[in-house]
Amino acid sequence: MVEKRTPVAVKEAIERVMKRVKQLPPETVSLHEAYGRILAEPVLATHAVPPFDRSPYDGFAVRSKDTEGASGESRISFQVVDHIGAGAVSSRTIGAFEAVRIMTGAPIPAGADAVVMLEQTVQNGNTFTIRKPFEPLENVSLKGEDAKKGETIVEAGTFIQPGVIAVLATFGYAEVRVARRPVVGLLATGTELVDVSEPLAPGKIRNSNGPMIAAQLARMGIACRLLGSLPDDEDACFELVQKAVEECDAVMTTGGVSVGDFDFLPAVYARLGAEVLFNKVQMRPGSVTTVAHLNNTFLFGLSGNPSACFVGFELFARPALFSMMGSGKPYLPYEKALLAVDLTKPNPFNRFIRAVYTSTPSGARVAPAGFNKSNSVTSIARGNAFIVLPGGTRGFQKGDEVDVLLIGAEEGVPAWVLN
Ligand SMILES: Nc1nc2c(c(=O)[nH]1)N[C@H]1C(S)=C(S)[C@@H](COP(=O)(O)OP(=O)(O)OC[C@H]3O[C@@H](n4cnc5c(N)ncnc54)[C@H](O)[C@@H]3O)O[C@H]1N2
Ligand code: MOO
Ligand SMILES: [Mg+2]
Repeated sequence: MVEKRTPVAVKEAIERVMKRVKQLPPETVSLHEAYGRILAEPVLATHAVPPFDRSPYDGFAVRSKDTEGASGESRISFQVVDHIGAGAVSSRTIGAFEAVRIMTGAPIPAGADAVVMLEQTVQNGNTFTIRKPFEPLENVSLKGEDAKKGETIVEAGTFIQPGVIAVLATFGYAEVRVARRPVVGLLATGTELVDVSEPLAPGKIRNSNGPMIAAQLARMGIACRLLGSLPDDEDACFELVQKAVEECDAVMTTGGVSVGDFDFLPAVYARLGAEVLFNKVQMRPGSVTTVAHLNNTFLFGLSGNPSACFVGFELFARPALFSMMGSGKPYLPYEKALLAVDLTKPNPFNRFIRAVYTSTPSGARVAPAGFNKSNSVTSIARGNAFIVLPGGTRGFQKGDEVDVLLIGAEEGVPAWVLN
């Protein structure tokens, strides 16, 4: 008798996974190692930015009141009393019709409250003239206009992108508290598998899922422990997975999760005493994706079929791992786009079609990325998104608006909705 499995809704399956997530404790890394990590603490402004009133231009610092009435017919002349570049501070206090020659980024000298750009002057030796009046604070970059001291600049749980690195550096965070990265073990199962450097033989294929998952993890900033590849042998799989569960926060396997004679992962989960969160999901591809949980370790049983494996990772493993790292935005970014082709097939389950999403001046378009069966490897290579067609629908036409999940972006909103 073939085991009967109860397919759960995609949303329900994701919720079952996310409910088990425990955030990993934070650790400290140096700023130059912080790119790609997730902030465990908010970035607070330790001082105002800019830290002092400064010149946004190369020019002359003046008193605005001295410029009143200036015009082309009645130019006003100033005497240059000092000269500073960024990094220097003038010791002068500007008096009537005096000016300090000042470069971009230098602090506004005492007494001055406006900056005349070099281009707005006619220079003559140590003097220059202007032909227009300046308002108080005209061309002055004010202390604190970018950030006030004590302000929260970036929330905890944010992916550290280059801009976050810039604010960390600005505020003197030589070290940063970030979430620990999960330790992830990766095992490919299948008697048919040979390694990338090995020749093919009858009945054999190269293990593409292993390197693919390693790259999906790398894209999240997670290095994995390569547990290698095993033939479809229950005892060998059991022993390796049992050991990996003790050492890892998540163990990812590919293959052997369906109902076939050599699909041993279900038996492995049973022998481990792991809690199986689900073993069938209302989606295509990836319906056989199985997630189990044992002693705070996730067991992601991804399908052997490459597209199913890829989708299972992006939908279930990715948000769980990001959430373990404290990410506030663990899901794939959601968009809407117009279909560029007809998709007439019925969709008994939610369908996640590997797709090419393009943003055009007249709106976003999306089209399947090629051969779209669950065993396709080429459509994963050509795609940058999933078209999501809800279960129980059929007959989508060119021009219809459809849901799209973007793949490969750093952060997604938590609000994308599936039935
Ligand atoms: N009677 C049924 N048969 C199948 C069902 C079902 O419900 N009833 N489900 C089908 C679906 S849907 C999928 S998806 C696959 C899932 O298979 P498994 O996850 O058990 O994976 P395997 O049987 O080990 O392999 C499937 C397929 O993928 C190839 N494969 C495996 N590992 C890799 C790898 N590392 N790199 C590249 N390709 C890999 C393998 O050679 C097989 O062709 O089951 C259906 N069957
Ligand atoms: O799990 Mo399979 O990929 O539904 O086709
Ligand atoms: Mg199988």
